[in-house]
Amino acid sequence: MLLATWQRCVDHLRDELPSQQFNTWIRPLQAEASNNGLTLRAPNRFVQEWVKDKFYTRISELVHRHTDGEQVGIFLEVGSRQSARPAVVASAVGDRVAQQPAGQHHQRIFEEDRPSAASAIHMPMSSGAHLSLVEPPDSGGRLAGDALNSDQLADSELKNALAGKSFNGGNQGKRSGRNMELIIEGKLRHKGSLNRENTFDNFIEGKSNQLARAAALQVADNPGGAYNPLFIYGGVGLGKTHLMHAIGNFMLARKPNAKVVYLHSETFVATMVTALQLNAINEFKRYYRSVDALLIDDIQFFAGKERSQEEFFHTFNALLEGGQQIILTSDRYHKEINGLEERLKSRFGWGLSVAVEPPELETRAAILINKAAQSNIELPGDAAMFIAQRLRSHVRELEGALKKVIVHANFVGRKIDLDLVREALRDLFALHEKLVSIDNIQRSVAEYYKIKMSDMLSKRRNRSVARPRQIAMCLAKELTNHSLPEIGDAFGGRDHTTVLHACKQIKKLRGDSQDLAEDYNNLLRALTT
Ligand SMILES: Nc1ncnc2c1ncn2[C@@H]1O[C@H](COP(=O)(O)OP(=O)(O)OP(=O)(O)O)[C@@H](O)[C@H]1O
Repeated sequence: MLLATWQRCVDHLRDELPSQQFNTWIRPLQAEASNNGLTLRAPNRFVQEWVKDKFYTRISELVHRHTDGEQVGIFLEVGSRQSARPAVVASAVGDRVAQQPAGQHHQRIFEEDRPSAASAIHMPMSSGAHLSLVEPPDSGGRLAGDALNSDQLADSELKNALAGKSFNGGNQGKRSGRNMELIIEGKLRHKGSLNRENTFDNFIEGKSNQLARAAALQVADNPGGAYNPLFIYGGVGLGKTHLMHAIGNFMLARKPNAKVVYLHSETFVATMVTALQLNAINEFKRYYRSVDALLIDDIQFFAGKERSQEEFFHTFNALLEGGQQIILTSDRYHKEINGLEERLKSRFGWGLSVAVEPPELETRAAILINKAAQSNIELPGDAAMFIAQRLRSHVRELEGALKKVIVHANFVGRKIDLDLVREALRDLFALHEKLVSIDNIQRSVAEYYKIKMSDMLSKRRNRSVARPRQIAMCLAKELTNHSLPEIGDAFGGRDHTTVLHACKQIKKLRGDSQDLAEDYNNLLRALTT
């Protein structure tokens, strides 16, 4: 019953909050109902405190509303459901919180999940119950690092490695860059070091990345502390790798001798395969376990690579136990990485998980101006806006466009202004017109009507979101080659008849309402010019 109530609160919060905030703070909360009330478990103290400060009042209001005013205690703890033990007993107002030593669970630490709570504070709440804040004890646990044999390696992993295929793929090339170093220790060559150009100073902050940046700064300031691992996730080209390097650079600026190792997950796999071939797996283990911070990019590439996951699992445990910082990026939330072992998924959530979202218009323009300034080029505001309005999906695309503009300006020997930008990017924008995507349409419509992108996919039916959603469906039908079922799918798995109905409805309304017709035409123009 209480769990159903919590689910309703979650639905409310999903609608109310920007998706990034929802994903970072509300989504990781695990609910548990008991006679005492509702216990919400946060993955770490950072999330717990943030939820307490920013969302607690709203959560209690919603719980209150959905239980028809019944007095329900809401407890906010650190931990996860699997590991939850009755470590905290909270009763009536003003009671102290009883604690149970966590030591008895240590044996399970690396088999199951985090140990249970060891220290707690609590505070009275308006509803008459009280809020408990529980901190996990220092982790302890056993380290199991069995060596692997090359014949244990999954066939495809080995074949790919030997063929040098996926390991030298696009992503890795992109990251190798001019700052890559080759460290040779014993038989192994360890590729990968920090890109010194990616710092906090040149990372432009906006609503879309504010939380991720704040979390990254916290970790940089206190590596190996409470937020270990730091898991940064989000779509392509949104600055995850940049933030990861920024943390490493910050650590090195403070402590130049720190051993900060950055690598793409595929490089980890490739090096491990080489180590197995050269009979140097112990050297491999020693190297990765000796770091102060291990930064692994695009961890989703571990999916389906069982032996690599096994090895990483042991490295992960060893680092965490040694208080060394782990930073991971992924294109999706850890629980959503298919083909990743459950024990890794759960560990990735032990620290802090933060999302980066596509930057909003002003941030996109600011990034362009800043990137131009880094090359000592002045990009006028209207020219930056012009590009930012048309390229909405990710920052790498903006960088590409800026490079084209700079090359064109050098070629024709003119100063960069709006006309020059138009000229330089004519082909790119023409291509975009042809390639207008459903995602782009959804974003534009959401931006236009000032609703959340998540509303495009949500089940909410209020007119304020349902109408823009119908307009977006109709535009998708008009501007793309996608079929009705594909469009329905892209709008939160709706049926093709819903799309058809939306198109008919909007067609009729465009005839009936001048305002709506104007909105529709504005959007059409913005998406196609
Ligand atoms: N907020 C920002 N401020 C300045 N530069 C940014 C910002 N976000 C991204 N960039 C730049 O955009 C480019 C792509 O970013 P990055 O490589 O970090 O993306 P990513 O999220 O790791 O993508 P992928 O998933 O493809 O690995 C980099 O050059 C980075 O410096």
